[in-house]
Amino acid sequence: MATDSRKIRVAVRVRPFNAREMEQNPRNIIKVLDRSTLMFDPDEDEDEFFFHGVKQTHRDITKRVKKKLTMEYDDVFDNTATNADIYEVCMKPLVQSVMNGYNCSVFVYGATGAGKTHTMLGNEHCPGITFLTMKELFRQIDSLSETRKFDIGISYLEVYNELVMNLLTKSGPLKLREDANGVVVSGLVLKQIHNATELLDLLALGNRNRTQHPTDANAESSRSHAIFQVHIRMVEKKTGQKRTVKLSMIDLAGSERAASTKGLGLRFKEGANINKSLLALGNCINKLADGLKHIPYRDSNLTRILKDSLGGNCQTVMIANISPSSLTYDDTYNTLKYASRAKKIRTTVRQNIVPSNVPKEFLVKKVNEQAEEIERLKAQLAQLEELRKAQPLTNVTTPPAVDEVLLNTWISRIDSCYASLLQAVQHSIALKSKEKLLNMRVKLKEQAEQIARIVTLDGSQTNVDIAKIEASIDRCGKQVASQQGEKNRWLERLQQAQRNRNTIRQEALQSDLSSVLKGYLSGKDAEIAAAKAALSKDHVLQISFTYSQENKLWHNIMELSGEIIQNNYLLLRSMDRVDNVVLEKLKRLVKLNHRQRGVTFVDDEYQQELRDETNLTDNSIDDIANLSDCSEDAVDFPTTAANGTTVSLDVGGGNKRTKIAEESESEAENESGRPALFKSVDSADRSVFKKPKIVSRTLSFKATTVGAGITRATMSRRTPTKTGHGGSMKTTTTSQRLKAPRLVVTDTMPGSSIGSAASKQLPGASGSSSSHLEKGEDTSDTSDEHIGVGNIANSTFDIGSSKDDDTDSPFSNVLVESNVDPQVLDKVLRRASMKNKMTLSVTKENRKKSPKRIGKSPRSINRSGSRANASATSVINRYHMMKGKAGGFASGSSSSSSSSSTAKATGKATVTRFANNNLENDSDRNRHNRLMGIKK
Ligand SMILES: Nc1ncnc2c1ncn2[C@@H]1O[C@H](COP(=O)(O)OP(=O)(O)OP(=O)(O)O)[C@@H](O)[C@H]1O
Repeated sequence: MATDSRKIRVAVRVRPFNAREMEQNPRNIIKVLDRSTLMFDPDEDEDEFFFHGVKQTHRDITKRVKKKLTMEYDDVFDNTATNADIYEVCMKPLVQSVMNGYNCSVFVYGATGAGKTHTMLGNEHCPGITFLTMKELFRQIDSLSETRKFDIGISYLEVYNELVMNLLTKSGPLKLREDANGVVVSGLVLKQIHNATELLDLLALGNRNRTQHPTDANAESSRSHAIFQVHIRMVEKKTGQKRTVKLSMIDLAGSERAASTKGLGLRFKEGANINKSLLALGNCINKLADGLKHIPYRDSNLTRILKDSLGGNCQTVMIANISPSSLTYDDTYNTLKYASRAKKIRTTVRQNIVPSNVPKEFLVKKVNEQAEEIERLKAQLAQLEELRKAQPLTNVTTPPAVDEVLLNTWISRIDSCYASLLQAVQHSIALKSKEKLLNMRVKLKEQAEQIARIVTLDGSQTNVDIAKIEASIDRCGKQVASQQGEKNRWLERLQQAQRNRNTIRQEALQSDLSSVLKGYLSGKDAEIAAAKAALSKDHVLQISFTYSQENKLWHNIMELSGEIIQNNYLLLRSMDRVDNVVLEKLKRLVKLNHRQRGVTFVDDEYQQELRDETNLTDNSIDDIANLSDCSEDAVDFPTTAANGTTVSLDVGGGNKRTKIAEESESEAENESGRPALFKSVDSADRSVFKKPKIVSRTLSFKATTVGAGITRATMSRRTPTKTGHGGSMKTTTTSQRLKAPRLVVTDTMPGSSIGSAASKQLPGASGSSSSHLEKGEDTSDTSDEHIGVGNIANSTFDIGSSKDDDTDSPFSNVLVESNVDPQVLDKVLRRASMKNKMTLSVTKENRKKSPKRIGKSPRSINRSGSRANASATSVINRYHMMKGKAGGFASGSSSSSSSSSTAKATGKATVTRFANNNLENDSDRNRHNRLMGIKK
């Protein structure tokens, strides 16, 4: 229970002069200096004193010397103060204390007519502090009614001639007794009230019952001490805690001297009793102020009733009312002296909490709960404190207020700009995609046209079919041309939209809202990028679908062709009409079908070559997936499309590449032990379609002299270059790229007949090969590689067919036909005798060395197969046999060379030469002539 030691609060109120006083022109003996200080009996304004017309500097000796007492109180109110002012300063805090459970008391003290009753009760126009206090009391009770239950009872007593009377019932006298709670008025029944109106009605009733008699000093002089008390019992609804408090408002009778009232008889007796009670009050106040233990409360009923208010458990306010008139000089002086004494009185206040009937266990539980709550709150407070320390105040920056109107304006501008950009991007990419797909179809149709020229039964339908294809190509071309204008228009709009976007971006980032707008712009850029990614994905899917359809068509063609070829081959074989030429072609076809590959150098030069070849024009088939020229701005395309295909569309023009990575296939090829033709392209500038490396080599023959005047035919291999041999080579490269984007088929089979056959199937290669031969280019070309063993070793040969006669194996034929250096060939054949499949590969380092050097140290793999050994042994024997007839060999070679030279002139070299070389004996020649319908 909280206790507090407080002094009585003492306020002095100075009333205005009344009419009666004004009539007597009294002197003002009170001068209010400030809100807490006044001067009693101040100096008057000195009138100049003249004697015989001369101003006297000496004072008027007839006048009394002024006391000029400066007195200090808690509050001093001058004659202009209203009851409301008194209430605000003195009573309002007291009401709050009552609601907190403290007993409170206010009493007004002063001489008769000093304004005590005016202060307490007031009038209609100026309600007194009792009314104002009760009003505030009920206001607070109403506000707390949800949490507390209030019971209010009032009593209104008067002490008249030392008799205690009940003003509300006009009954008495009542006796006083003391118990543990203090002084109790026996038989006093509290009037219960429920609102302020009831209270004020009862107050008015009591006032009417109060003893009043006119005196010389006051026409309505109160001749008794009135004690108005409000008893309040408060019960906390939640906890059941009870408090009982008492607010006492005491209007004392006038403390005037009997002389001033000029009372006689009954009035004199009243005055004597009043003085007696007030004298007792004065004594109590003096002793309380001196801190004495014994206080003579029992000297009067007034002091008994005021015991609590003066020295007990109560917050007390004393309002001393005084008149400023010099007519009441002594009464005012006494009042001020009493007030000064009362100022020293200390009271001890405590909350009047009534012990409740709540079980002890409940209270213990409540205490424990509150203790836990306190611990929890302490922990939270500690955490918050740590956080505050960890985060310096400098980092706690309050975000600046954003001008919403300005922000909305910016956002609408940006939205509009990006909407235009998005529209332009969508149209541009769509048109570009359409153009690319049309170009792709044109290329495929051109390829189909070329195939149609080759594959025909008797040529009768060729022209009709080709005409249809050409018409279709023309239609595609017209579509491309027709949309060109629209595409350019949208590209211009796209560029304009990009410029607008860049402008607004710069302005936004320089504005006051740059920090907010930066994020918004990034979001808009992401939207554009997402739209582009979606369009690119659609484009790639269409390409993929078209290729898929084309692939199916080729599959059907090959399936049907294979069936026809096999049937025809079996038919010819049954008729014993399969000659070597046909057999070679069939074997070549089978090998091609088996995806057999030649040697490919995987080095920087190769990569450069790859890049050169893929440096294509905008409409090439390889550039078909590249839409980057629709995204020249800074918005990048995503690197991964939704279908898992990696798409890299770089920014900035038509020479950027699209990459479709097919890692799994490349890895599978590498694992098979074959050369890694396509290493994974990891750099941006290699982001191209993976394309076959086609090493198209042409063969040429010339007669050379090998020591001792022996002339023999030598074969040189030439790797065509794109730039050195006219437009035909470019055509070849582009066309071959179309054929098998994933397959690497190296035309490395030595032998012009095979090259010729291949050239018929590969129009581009045919062009380059035939033109080379027909032009009869000199094999001394510096770019050529001489065919020695090293060059032959650059190929992989598969000696496979079990049906082949040993002497007819292509391997042996090639070696014999090549007429290589006998010593070198001897070594090679020795090694070959142990091999079924011999693969001679050339590393990057060896490639730079001379062919002879390479030939001396071939690397071999796959050594097994007795049948192949027999085949190789047969070849060696045949070689030695031929070597033994050197003259004939040389003659044959010369003949070949001669024939070749003749063929160059006539353009029929290829077939003739191979016919001569392969038909070494009469039986072969006869069989060949029979099959070919040649008659001797
Ligand atoms: N501050 C004031 N302003 C205006 N009039 C006042 C003021 N104080 C007192 N009066 C007037 O002075 C007269 C006497 O006042 P009041 O009755 O309050 O004196 P009192 O101290 O109660 O006297 P008593 O002890 O005889 O009852 C009343 O007519 C009252 O209206």
